Amino acid sequence: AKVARSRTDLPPKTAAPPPPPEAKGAPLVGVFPAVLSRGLQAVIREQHRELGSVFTLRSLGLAVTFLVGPESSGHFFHAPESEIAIDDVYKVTVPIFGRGVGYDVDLDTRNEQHRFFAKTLRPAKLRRHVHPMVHEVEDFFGKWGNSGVVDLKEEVDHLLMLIASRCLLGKEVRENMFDEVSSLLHELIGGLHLVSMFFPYLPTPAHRRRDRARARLEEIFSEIAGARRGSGRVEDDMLQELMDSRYGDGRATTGAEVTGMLVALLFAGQHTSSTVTVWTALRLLTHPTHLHTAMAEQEEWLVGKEEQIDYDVLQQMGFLHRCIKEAMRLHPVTQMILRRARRGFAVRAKEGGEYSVPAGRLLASPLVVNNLLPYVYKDPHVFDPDRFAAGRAEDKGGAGAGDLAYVAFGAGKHACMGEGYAYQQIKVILSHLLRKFELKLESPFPEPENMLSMRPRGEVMVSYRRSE
Ligand code: HEM
Repeated sequence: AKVARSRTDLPPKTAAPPPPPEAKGAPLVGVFPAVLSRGLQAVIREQHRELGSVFTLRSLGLAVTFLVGPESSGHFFHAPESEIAIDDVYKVTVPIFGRGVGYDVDLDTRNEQHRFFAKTLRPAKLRRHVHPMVHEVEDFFGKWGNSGVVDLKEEVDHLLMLIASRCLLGKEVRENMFDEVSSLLHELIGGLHLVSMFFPYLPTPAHRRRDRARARLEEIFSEIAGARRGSGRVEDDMLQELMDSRYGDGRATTGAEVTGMLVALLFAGQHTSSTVTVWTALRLLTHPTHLHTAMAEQEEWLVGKEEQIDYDVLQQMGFLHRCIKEAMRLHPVTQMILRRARRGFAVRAKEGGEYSVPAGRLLASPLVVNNLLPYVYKDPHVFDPDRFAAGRAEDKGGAGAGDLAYVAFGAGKHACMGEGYAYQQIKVILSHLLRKFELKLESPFPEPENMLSMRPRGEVMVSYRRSE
């Protein structure tokens, strides 16, 4: 006979950990008024201080769980795609990159396309870009006068576009259609507004311009690829690499895919590199001691032997490297990295508590807080490039931090693939400026642009004089 089991007969159920603590906010709007009045960064910092390293902010019906610091970020950065999804938060790029690439394709195809990126951005390939980069930089600054005042932000944007058109897009673009392609890319990326995040296909004028620009770019790159194939001409640029890439089943990349991948690389690499170059210059120009150390390093490696500049010499510029890395710590290119939890998971906070995060929850790793944690970085607000030098190595974050103490380039599965390329082009530019010019910051030290963009706000006016 069946005996009904009383509740106490059942095996003890381990209670699920509670949800993460939540910031207090007004009904419905949540922390929105606080974000409007004090700014998102300030609100995240306050809540981190109050609630610890794992907490949830709600605003206008949206809940975001923040995971601060290396201790709470392991699952966020290292879990497989089946647990933590990236495609959801980057879907907004589909109309920009186009169909058939990136977040429009299934995971296997995307992984194959990432393999093409990895191949084209590996050190053996980067070496070949040093001379074209140096050539563009010398040519560009050669056109400056003996002295003058410039908006460094605008100058660096333009120079990086020249470098990209030579190293990525190919000499056909660099030599014959630089202006057209630059303005098409401007329209394409300029088509990304707040409204695009929610309604990417709404027929607004900006979205229409974006779609026309995307179609014209595909025409241009398909034509160039066709002409190269037709004549058997092979060039040393990323366009060629992507044209010659093959999927696992032997299929060649199409013109649409090559265009999409080039746009994706520009999208990932242009504004980011420009932002970091300008912040590094700003920090050096406001820290004379570090500026002198950086200039002395250039003297050691290059003054009077400029023709020797190559990949290995750039690698040796340790102090300049640390200055760029430190500028990125203080001025990350994005406030936060986002993901979506595909499945619920438990996370332990640095303070010790354990919390359950539900499936479907939007997750954020706030670089603006991670990069300033006082138990990882000594005097975190100070620009101190040598915090990364051997002996101190604060970016290693001590035992257990793994690769998660310094996440300016992301970490884990989706860590930046262009880190080497970015350092290379930024170093080529700054190395030239340090050797050839005396610079002075004329405008006030800027704030970041706004909640979405961490670029320096407004003009960055710098006066220059050619060095003796
Ligand atoms: C200083 C400049 C740069 C910074 C600070 C930077 C930063 C980042 C960050 C934080 C991510 C991770 C995004 C995430 O996890 O959601 C990322 C991903 C990526 N970056 Fe960069 N990036 C820079 C330059 C570049 C350049 C020059 C390229 C290529 C030419 C590039 C290509 C990529 C790609 C392809 C990914 C996606 C990796 C993936 O999803 O698996 N980046 N970058």
